[in-house]
Amino acid sequence: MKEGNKMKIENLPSEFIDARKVLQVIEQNGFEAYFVGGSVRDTLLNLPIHDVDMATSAYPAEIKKFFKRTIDTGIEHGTVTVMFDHKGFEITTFRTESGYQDFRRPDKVTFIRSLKEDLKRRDFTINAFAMKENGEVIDLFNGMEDLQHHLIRAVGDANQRFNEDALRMMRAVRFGSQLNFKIEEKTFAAIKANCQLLKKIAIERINVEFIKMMLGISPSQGLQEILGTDLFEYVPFFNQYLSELKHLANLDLSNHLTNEIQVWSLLAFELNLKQSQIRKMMKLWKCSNKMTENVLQVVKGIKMLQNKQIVSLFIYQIGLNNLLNANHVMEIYGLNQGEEELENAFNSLPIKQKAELNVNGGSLIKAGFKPGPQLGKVLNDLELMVINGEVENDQITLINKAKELANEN
Ligand SMILES: Nc1ccn([C@@H]2O[C@H](COP(=O)(O)OP(=O)(O)OP(=O)(O)O)[C@@H](O)[C@H]2O)c(=O)n1
Ligand SMILES: [Mg+2]
Repeated sequence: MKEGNKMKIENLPSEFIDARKVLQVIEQNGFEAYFVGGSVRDTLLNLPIHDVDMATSAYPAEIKKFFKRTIDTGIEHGTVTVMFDHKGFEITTFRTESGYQDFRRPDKVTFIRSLKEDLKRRDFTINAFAMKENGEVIDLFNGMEDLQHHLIRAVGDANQRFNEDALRMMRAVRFGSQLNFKIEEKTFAAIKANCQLLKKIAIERINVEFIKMMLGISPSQGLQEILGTDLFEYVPFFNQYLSELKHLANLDLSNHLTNEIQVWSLLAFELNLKQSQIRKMMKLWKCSNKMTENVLQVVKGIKMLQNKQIVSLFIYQIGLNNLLNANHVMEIYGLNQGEEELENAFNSLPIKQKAELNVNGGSLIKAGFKPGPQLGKVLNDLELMVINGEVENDQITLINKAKELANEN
């Protein structure tokens, strides 16, 4: 194996500047310390950095001696938070993992002194770089070549990597979409061979990867890989919808979706789901109730846009945000309206929420109404009439109308 293609990054992004002092302190104490993981990958790709992970040959007990204040964040896995210049930095001791009887966590973590052994158990070559505090990049698994060829390749034996942590199969697809990289052939074959291991993984974690994939640059490619590797059989709900998913995977979705609500709404639309099925899908995927309610509104908006008609009551119920979400999804099909047009339609609604109605239970009771279910019905009718422009939102007019309505019943 080629040992270390030398490469140095001259101007480290600002996210590294404070953290490098922590690495320097550890080095001054005679140990190795590096930036690792996604931050190095993203720096090499000139992409924005989220979190800066660091790894060291020093054991947690040693790290705790080098700094005045530390927090035992995940000490059993070797992670300590170092407080430095009033900021916290997570640093993890080099380790190997063994066991993995449950296909998601190691049974045993062993602290080690060797960087190479630590990098060896990582998921993909582009995630297995290390970078010194001076910007020197260490590439023991030809990650640079894969970066240049736009490939997601498992480190070492792909089967082994996916048996250690089955979520990595979804991560491969996710990184593929986020970076617009292809999954390398053997790695792809190993996903196909091991896809059933995904059953062992908590849905919440699969959900996170799936959404990141759909919000990436190439979700169509990601969907094709989920289908092509058979992973779709082991994610919730999807296995009954093969032809619909194929259709979805053939749409041009490049860099289009901008939030999770849009992702589920597009799926609901493409899978042609009824309300109850949308609820079922989202429950199986462990989405929050709030997310589900939003998606139900967006789907209503989608139907409205499909009919090329703006209905006051609908846009009132859907709300501006979800109306715009619906419009964004319909852009995929060229069935969207101008955003400004929709904003104007919403802004010219007589009221935008129930609280803006110039009567409520209290004011009607003051005007002589009895509390009870009939009062609620009268209020709903008034709300509807105001939205439809049939009655003005003025207290006296509304009370008179309320009396009329009560007499009719
Ligand atoms: N199942 C996993 C999760 C993580 N890692 C390793 O831990 C690093 C950090 O993990 P994480 O923060 O989840 O991923 P990033 O690569 O940093 O990507 P992101 O930009 O999404 O944070 C990865 O780069 C990889 O080296 C791994 O080998 N296997
Ligand atoms: Mg990360």
